[in-house]
Parts: sequence; C-alpha cells; structure tokens
Amino acid sequence: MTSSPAGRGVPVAVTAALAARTRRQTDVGVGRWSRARSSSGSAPSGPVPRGRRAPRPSAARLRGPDRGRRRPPAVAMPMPTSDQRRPNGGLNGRAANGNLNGRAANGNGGHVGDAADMPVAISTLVPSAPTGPLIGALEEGTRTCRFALYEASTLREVAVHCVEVESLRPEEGWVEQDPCAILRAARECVSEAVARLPDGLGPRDVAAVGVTNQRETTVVWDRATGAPLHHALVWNDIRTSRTVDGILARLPGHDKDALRDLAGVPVSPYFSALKLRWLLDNVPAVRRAVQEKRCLFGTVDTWLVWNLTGGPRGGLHITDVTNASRTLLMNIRTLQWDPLLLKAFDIPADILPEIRSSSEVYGDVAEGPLRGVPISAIMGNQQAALVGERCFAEGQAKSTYRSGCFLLCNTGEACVQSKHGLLTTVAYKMGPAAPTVYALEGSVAVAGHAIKWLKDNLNLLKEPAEAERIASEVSSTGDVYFVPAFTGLYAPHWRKDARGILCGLTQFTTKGHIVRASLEAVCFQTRDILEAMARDCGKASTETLGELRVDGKMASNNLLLQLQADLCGFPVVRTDVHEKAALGVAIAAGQAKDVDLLDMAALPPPPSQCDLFSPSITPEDRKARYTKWKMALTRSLGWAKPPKSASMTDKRYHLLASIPPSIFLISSFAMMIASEM
Ligand SMILES: Nc1ncnc2c1ncn2[C@@H]1O[C@H](COP(=O)(O)OP(=O)(O)O)[C@@H](O)[C@H]1O
Ligand SMILES: O=P(O)(O)OC[C@H](O)CO
Repeated sequence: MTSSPAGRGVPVAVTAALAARTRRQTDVGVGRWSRARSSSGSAPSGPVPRGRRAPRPSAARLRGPDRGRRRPPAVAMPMPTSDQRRPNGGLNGRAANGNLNGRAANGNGGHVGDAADMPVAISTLVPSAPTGPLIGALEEGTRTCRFALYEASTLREVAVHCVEVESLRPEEGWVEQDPCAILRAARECVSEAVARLPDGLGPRDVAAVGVTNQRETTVVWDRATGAPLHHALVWNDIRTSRTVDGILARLPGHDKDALRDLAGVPVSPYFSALKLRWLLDNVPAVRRAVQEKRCLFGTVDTWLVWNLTGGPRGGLHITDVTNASRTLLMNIRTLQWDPLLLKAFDIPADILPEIRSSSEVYGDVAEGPLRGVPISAIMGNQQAALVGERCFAEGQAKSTYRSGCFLLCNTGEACVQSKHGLLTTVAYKMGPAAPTVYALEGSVAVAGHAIKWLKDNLNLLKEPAEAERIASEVSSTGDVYFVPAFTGLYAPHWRKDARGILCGLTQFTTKGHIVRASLEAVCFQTRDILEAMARDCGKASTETLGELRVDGKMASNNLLLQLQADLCGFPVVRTDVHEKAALGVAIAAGQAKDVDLLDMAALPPPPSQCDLFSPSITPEDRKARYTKWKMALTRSLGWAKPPKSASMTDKRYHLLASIPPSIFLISSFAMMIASEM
C-alpha cells in the first residue's frame, strides 16, 4: 500500500483565493498541509486593523513531524492569537507567487517553504479595545456548554465561559443527561462570561442573545413545577432500537424511508420522535403528566429557552425550524407539526412547542445578569455552524469534526430529497417572512468519539491530541481497517444493526496502525457521505466536488485532514477549528428584525486565512483503499441482531459462567427430566 506523506507537510501561507490556485497547481502527488496561521480557541477572533500585520506563525505552534525541523523564527514573538491573523498580502502574497507550492511539490517531505525563509515585516499587533453593542451566544453541545460574547461590529469574541456537562450511560447503548445539569451549566456560563467582559463593557452592552444546541436530544418536564420527568435522552442513545421496529412494522413496506418525503429523514433511533415515544411507553410519570396536561416536550433549545424566559412563570415554549426538522415530527415543507407524523408515532400535539423561525425576537431573558435582553435566535448546532462558516450559497458545504461528524451542504430554497441516504434538513430561516433555506446533511455518529474510546477503553492514548503523533509513527495503517459503528451506522447507511469491527490485524499490528485506522475511519465515513452527496447532486464522483470546509475540535488534527484530502481526492480547507456554531447563532441573533445589528448581505469580513490540505496519493491508491473500507464496512453490518433473551444480562452471564460445569450439567439434566414429566 502506498503510504501518505501525511504529517510531513510543509507549512506555507495560503488564502482562500490561493487555495483555488493551489488546487490547480497541485493535483495528485503533491499533498501537504499548508498553514496560514496559528489558531487559538479561546482567543478573540476578527479582522486585523488596517495597516497592521500580524506576526507569522511561531514554530512552536506547529504540530506533527515538521515541528522539530522548523527553524526558529527570526524574531521571538508572543504567540499570535486568532485576533492577530494576517490580512491578505504579506505572507499570503508571497505564497501566491507559486514558489512555495512549486518547492513543496517536490514531494520529498523535506524542509522547504519555511515561513522563516520569508522576508516579511513583523510588528506586534495591539487589537483595538472591544466596544458594544455585543451579541451573546449560548452553545449547549453534547460535551460542553459555552456562552460567548461577540462584538457586533467585528464579530470577534470578547468573552467566553465553558463548562463540561456529564453524560450518563446507565446501560449499554443508553446515553442520558440531567436536564437540570444542562440548565445549571448554561446559567453558570452566562454569569461567568459576563463577569469576564473587558473593562468598560457590561451586561448593558449585550443587545441580543442566540441559543444553539445539540440536536435531537429529548427532554420532557412538568409545566407546573419545571421539574424534568426523566433524564434527557441524548441524540446518540440507541435504546429505541425496538421502538423503531414497532413503528416500522406499521409502515408501508416496513420501510424506514416511508416518512422521508414528509419529514426529510428516515425512521431511526437518532431522531426525537423515537425517544419521545420510548419515554411515553416506558416512564409512567411521563404518561401521567401527559394525561394531566402537565407534560411539555422539547429539544435542548426549548428546555433552555423555556427556563431562561421564566419557566413555570410564563416561560416561552418554543423551538425553531432547524431543531424541529430533527424531530421526525415536523413537515419539512410546511414547517408545522404534521398530523400524519404525529399519528405515526402517536404523539399528543399539546406537549409540543410552537415552531418559530431561526431569527426573530421571541422574548426576553427573565433572570440573571442578562435579564431583559431579547433572545433573537435559536438554531441546531450543525446548522448554526453552517451559518458560522458562511455557507450561504447553494452548493457550499462544511464538515464539523467533533464526537460525531456532521457534513451539511446548502441546497438553497430547494428542499432536495436525498435518494442516497442523506437527510433533508432546514439550514435556516432568518425571520418569519424570510425564505426557508435547506441543506442536505450526512451525520456520522462516531468520529472523535472513536479516539476518546481508544483513550478511555483501550488506554492507547493519554489525550486525544496524542492521536496525531502516534498515528504519524507509521506511514500507513498496515492494511488495518476500523469501522467504529458503536451505535450502528448513520448516514448514508442507516443500519442500526451494525457494530464496530477492527479487521486486518496481523502479528505486526501496532497501536500506531490502530490509531491511524481510527483517523482513516472518520475520513472514509466522510467520503461515504460525500459520495452520496455527489450522487444526489448528479455528479459522477466526489472528486468533482470542490473543496470541503472543516471545523470542530477534532479538525485540529493535521494528519486527519491530510488523510481526508488523500482519501477524498480534493482539497480540505480549515478556516478555523473552534466554535462556528456559536458564531453562527450570534450572526442569526444580530440580524433579527428589531435587533438590526447585522446585515446578512454585509457581514464583517471573515478571517481571510485558512489551512489547506491537498491530496497526496494516486487515484489508484485512493480507489484501492476505499474499496477495502467498503469491504470492512460490509462486515460490520447485521452484527447486532435482537438479543434472544432480554434476561441474559452481563450479571446473569457471569453468574452462570461461574457455576462449575458439573453442577451446570447436573442441573440442566434435572431440568430436562422435569420438563419431560
Ligand atoms: N487532536 C485530536 N485528534 C483526534 N481527535 C481529537 C483531537 N482533539 C479532540 N479529538 C476528539 O474530538 C472530540 C472533541 O469533541 P468536542 O468538540 O470536545 O465535543 P462534543 O462533540 O462531544 O461536544 C472528542 O471526542 C475527542 O476524542
Ligand atoms: O454537540 P455535538 O457536536 O455533539 O452535536 C451533536 C449534534 O447536534 C447531533 O445531531
């Protein structure tokens, strides 16, 4: 197998414009990752004031094997923050002359094109002091909750606070969160972020707040007391597998796609309708509350907004079209709860929130330091990331690599129904009268989570960030393939009976091969989605697609993105690693009518730098490896047949296994005789 020179890339500066040029110059065989800047997660972002140049990247910021080989910078500089990005010109201008690309194209992995070779003027940048008005973004993800405050005039982040939220796994395949813990985290983040505002700014400067959230996660609570009736069932919980079978049994042809035309998505444990059905079927307190008209249902946005706007004392029971499109209960065209869908899942309409647009003033915060500030945007986090990435044009796509991986492609006002396993989802609706913009989405349940699993369950890593170094110790996976179908497979396969497999192991397999195979698994799953997207868009192969914009914490792994470019055959562009969802919902909140801080057609310019990863393997190698992946994937299907006996728990198995064989035989024999009598 041809090995990729991934991780031996040559950092050079590129701009988005240069990315296009580089694409033409460097087709196959010249792959490397190209670095335009350092990024800092929590640092403020925004355009560089005119007339200033940010420092070039410090060698210390570079990851991967290049790290040791880089020359020290000519001038010792403080680490550039993302507020100190280079504007167009400077390094970028030089890179654009093609020299660096030409030199890098020698493919020898040598140390060429070092930023230290470039005679650029360096000056220390002093960012201007932030001023109000500010826009707040509450981002409640699966693992973490954040509240960020952005300066409206530049969209740079000026204060942030983030806390982790625990997930509970009471049984195999079950994933829950305590809704009260989610709410506590949100309140803490708001208070702490406001308290961290720079001198001269305070809560009075916050003009609007947006809420973005993990989608599909299902909460039910008592409208009178505000108390949750059960833990939230998290999006990747698969306890509803049998609920799905029960629903499918009643659908025409037992077809998981039978409701797709109405809802845009297949019947799968992923979506809220199944989780809500499970709660109604299995939790007596929920059933009672429904009968007594006390029960309210919502995704996490609804839970948060209801509480932040007063809870039992007049809290708003609302959601937005992007979140509602993930419930399997909303008609994807009318944007209303659909009577047929409610009937299919037997869901009472009176527990559902009102569906609103993604951007309008819904009401005011009723508590804490932001009391009286309007909430003017709600969006599911992947749709918000699409907005944060500014994928406003039809055909623009982004992929967010976090615990899962979510690839969304803007399809404009066309509600495209996928014929190849993708989801049709609402991308955004920027006001009650604004057009509805749709997206095709490919969702991968396990991406970064596979790395966490290697760390937590197999102790192969100390930190997820180690994955890059360990995987770079080998030049290929040694023909090892890993399909991390821990909870079945999402798009485009939708196979809840798939389970994880690791295949191709030999005597020589090392942890480097396994870690590398885990990174490749993320790339192959992304390719599966891109293949489906290409086919839905009438294209012959993914290689005709343009570039892919990526973000999310896992996208900080350069080797991953190099492998992604190699295995897809087109450039991958990292605009930023961090928090595009928060930025996206801040944009939606700022542009809402009566807030009027932002104009979607004239947003402050995004950072112009990006990191470019170009394909570096031959088409033959790419094809061979993808074919092998598909073989591995096929082997993962059908593994999770329904258990023969629900009573065979782990505990029972261990008990039975601990009985000496002779006693087991005698007792079985006795039972056999008894049954004959
Ligand atoms: N440098 C890295 N290389 C590989 N995987 C990483 C790296 N950094 C983070 N990850 C993985 O990406 C995921 C990070 O997701 P995060 O954005 O923190 O949370 P979530 O999606 O659960 O809200 C984790 O599952 C982690 O294992
Ligand atoms: O918080 P994340 O990144 O795990 O987001 C989860 C998605 O919204 C699930 O659909």
